[in-house]
Amino acid sequence: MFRSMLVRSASPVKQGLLRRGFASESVPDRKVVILGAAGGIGQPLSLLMKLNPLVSSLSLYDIANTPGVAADVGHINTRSQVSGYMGDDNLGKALEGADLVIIPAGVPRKPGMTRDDLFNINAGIVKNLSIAIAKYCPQALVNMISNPVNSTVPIAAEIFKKAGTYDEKKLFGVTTLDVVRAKTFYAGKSNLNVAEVNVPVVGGHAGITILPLFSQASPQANLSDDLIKALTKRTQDGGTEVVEAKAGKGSATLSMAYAGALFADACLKGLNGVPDVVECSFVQSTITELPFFASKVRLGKNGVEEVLDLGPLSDFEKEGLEALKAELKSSIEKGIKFANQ
Ligand SMILES: NC(=O)c1ccc[n+]([C@@H]2O[C@H](COP(=O)([O-])OP(=O)(O)OC[C@H]3O[C@@H](n4cnc5c(N)ncnc54)[C@H](O)[C@@H]3O)[C@@H](O)[C@H]2O)c1
Ligand SMILES: O=C(O)C[C@H](O)C(=O)O
Repeated sequence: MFRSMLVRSASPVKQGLLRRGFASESVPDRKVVILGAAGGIGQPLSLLMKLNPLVSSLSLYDIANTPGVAADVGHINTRSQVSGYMGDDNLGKALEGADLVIIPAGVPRKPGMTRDDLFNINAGIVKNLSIAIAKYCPQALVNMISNPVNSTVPIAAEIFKKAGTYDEKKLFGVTTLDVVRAKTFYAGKSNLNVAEVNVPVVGGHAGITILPLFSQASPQANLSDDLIKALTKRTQDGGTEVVEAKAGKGSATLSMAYAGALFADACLKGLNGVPDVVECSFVQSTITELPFFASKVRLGKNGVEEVLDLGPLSDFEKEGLEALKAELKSSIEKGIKFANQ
């Protein structure tokens, strides 16, 4: 009752915050930085983060075209102040004081390419951006979107280790799009309300390393083994489906921006002390023999609060888990080797 009176009398931004469980005076300032903000993902992600009332400062950085994106997004009448930065000389200013850095910088796939085919270009981009993060905002949480995520996350970890700033609780590979797809495809075949569906997706973020756990989906629908296999394959190939449909004009941008904004929001809620924020993410992990692995993660004031274990798997999922390990291990090792050259 007190909350609903507060909600009615507050400004629209504060109303949103109050509905989300924050007393107005307790909403902390949070600076979010997007590196690659003028790109296909970067632009809609900038828009969605501008709409997020947990953000007080939104810093948009790219090597080109950032002033226009920042001016455009900056006219939206929501809480955050927007600043745009362009070029290497301004990267430090963009990053200083960041609570959360989201990285969608780098080239996307074209039809016929694997995510690993992006390694040669994106590894160097991620390495340089990680060096700057270690220098200018070593305390920030980092959400890595740039592909191949299975390698770019280990690259960032090694760069942070070399700089002496690595905190495994603060580095995340964004695998939320796999979860978004698994939920959509599962709900579509189950006649369930998609808004109520949850499906954990574990492993990594490329082909067979993406392992949706439909046996743990909630609510449970009674789908045949063949349908579960088909849904698994569609989730694993979801990125390729979009790359082919875009026919040379890039990969998923809009659904990725949505997924990136969801994950960033979860990280901000965790930082702000909201309890029980759990999302799947590719993080440093001991739940398998692999040093990085995507699974459910509890988010808190310091980033990762707990890496949750896999839970019971079906026989089909157990096979998928064993099958993905070799590829994921080699992608992780490739990233580590690159960062230490
Ligand atoms: N994790 C996921 O689920 C997921 C989903 C979709 C796409 N991706 C990946 O995200 C990346 C970006 O995709 P996109 O469609 O936005 O590509 P894009 O080419 O449209 O945009 C990339 C942006 O990065 C910028 N950029 C390049 N080098 C930079 C640097 N050194 N510093 C800052 N910015 C730099 C470019 O100027 C461009 O604006 C790709 O690697 C893609 O594979 C990941
Ligand atoms: O598929 C891609 O190359 C982009 C991204 O990783 C995706 O899953 O959509």
